[in-house]
Amino acid sequence: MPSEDSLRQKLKKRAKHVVSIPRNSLRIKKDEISFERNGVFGRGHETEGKLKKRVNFKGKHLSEEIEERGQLRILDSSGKKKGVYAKEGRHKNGKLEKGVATSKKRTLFEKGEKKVKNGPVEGNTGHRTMWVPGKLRNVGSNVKRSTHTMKERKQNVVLATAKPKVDLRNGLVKRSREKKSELGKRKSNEFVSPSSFVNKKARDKMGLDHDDAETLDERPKKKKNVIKLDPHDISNKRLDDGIGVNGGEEEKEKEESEKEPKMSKNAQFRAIQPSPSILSFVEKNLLGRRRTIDLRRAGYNIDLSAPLDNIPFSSNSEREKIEENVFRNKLEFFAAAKVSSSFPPPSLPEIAFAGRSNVGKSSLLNALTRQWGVVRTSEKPGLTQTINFFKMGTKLCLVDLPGYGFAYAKEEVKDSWEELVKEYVSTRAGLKRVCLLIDTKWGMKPRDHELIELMERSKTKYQIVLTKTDVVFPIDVARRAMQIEESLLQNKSVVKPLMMVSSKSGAGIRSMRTVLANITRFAKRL
Ligand SMILES: Nc1nc2c(ncn2[C@@H]2O[C@H](COP(=O)(O)OP(=O)(O)OP(=O)(O)O)[C@@H](O)[C@H]2O)c(=O)[nH]1
Ligand SMILES: [Mg+2]
Repeated sequence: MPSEDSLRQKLKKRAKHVVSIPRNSLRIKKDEISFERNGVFGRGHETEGKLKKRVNFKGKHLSEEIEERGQLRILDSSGKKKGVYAKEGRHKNGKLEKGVATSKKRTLFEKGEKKVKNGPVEGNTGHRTMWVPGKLRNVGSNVKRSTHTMKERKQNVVLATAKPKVDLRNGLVKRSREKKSELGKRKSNEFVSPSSFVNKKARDKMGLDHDDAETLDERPKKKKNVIKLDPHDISNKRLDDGIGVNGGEEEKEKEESEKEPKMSKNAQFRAIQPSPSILSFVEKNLLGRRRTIDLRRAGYNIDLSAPLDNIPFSSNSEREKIEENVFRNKLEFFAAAKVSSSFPPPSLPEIAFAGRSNVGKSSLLNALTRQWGVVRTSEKPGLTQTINFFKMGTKLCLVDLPGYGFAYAKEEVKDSWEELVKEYVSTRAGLKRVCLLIDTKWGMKPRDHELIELMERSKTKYQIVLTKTDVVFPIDVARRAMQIEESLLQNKSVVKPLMMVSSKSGAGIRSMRTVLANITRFAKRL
């Protein structure tokens, strides 16, 4: 059987050349480490590397292709290859070590440390890693990442001209030192960078850390030049500022007068405060608008047609006194004059009643004498067109003057009346008193002032009488009296006190009678 033996030997020799290890893949151990074509090296999740192992038909390593993080490295079967794998714990002497697993983090740390020793960092570490002196920090949160990004932006802005040094071991430390020194230089050189416009709020919004904020706040704040002026010091004022000795006060008065709006006449009248004496007189004589019942309770006879004996509050002695002295005499009309030449000769003391048309002159004569029908009255202004003379016995002459101002008459006629009145009050001998009647509601008018001026010049005694007091409120009667008295304070021919009457209600009539009787009593007979 030599032929059989020789054949078996030949077959054995050939079998030695048959591949004992699969050519395309080698599985070392299930679940531990596997080599696959384009497969994952190690435990799939622990590494990203890809290994291709090439062996010859005898099972020896020809080369290893390791694809790590997108880089392909070809490692031969030399000692270098062994060293690398030994450090990674995957190969010892070119063989894979059973049960040894490595983590990606550790791998990266070791790689990073090695690369720091040898030079600048290579590869794409991305934003997930940043270098801190002496160690590697894994920065995972987006907030810190953005902070780091803003820091870098800030540095780029501030140190726009500075070239960062490449020493990564203390790289960032040097950068921050350089930044501070650059800021100091900027203070001295007054270098203005765009960062000077970043305020604190903006910095907070951007998320700058405290150190950076402090660094920026270290810049000196500009002092505002505030000049404090003494308001009482006028040394720095110019002359044409209008400041004199009393300049300030005058200006103040002007400003105050300009500020205060001009009050209307009505408002000015409402602002008048009557004196207590006037107010008490108004109340005592029931002047002003009153209820009829109040007047009757007070004893007033509102029917002006009543006889003189019916004067309220008059005792028999008083009535006799009045009748004896003046008003008990019969009232008689004895003369009318349109011109001065028609005036009757002055034989008796005269009391004249002057005033605007329709003010109530004729009505007042009737109220005083209670002799109705002797003096004519009318609602129509301008009824009395001549100077009418009335006798009260042999003691007194009452004169009814034509009114001035508005009247239903021609202008020439009215002018002639006015001139006649002016001539009478200024030249009439025996004229003891002019009763100037003023409507309480309307007050004094320019024609009234004209007549007053005339009487002042001629030194004719006149007394103001407010009429129709029953149409206004008592307070307004008092205000009008106060207003007129104040306006005539400087006048010398005016006789006080001012009288207030109502021919309709009889208020104030008795007081006026007393005044007129006294005039008659003390008047010298001509
Ligand atoms: N409410 C009221 N009306 C009066 C008062 N006195 C007069 N009157 C009225 O006023 C109007 C005019 O009265 P007169 O006495 O004619 O007036 P006058 O001043 O003589 O007028 P002339 O003769 O035109 O100048 C009349 O209608 C009177 O009734 C009064 O005290 N109260
Ligand atoms: Mg009249």
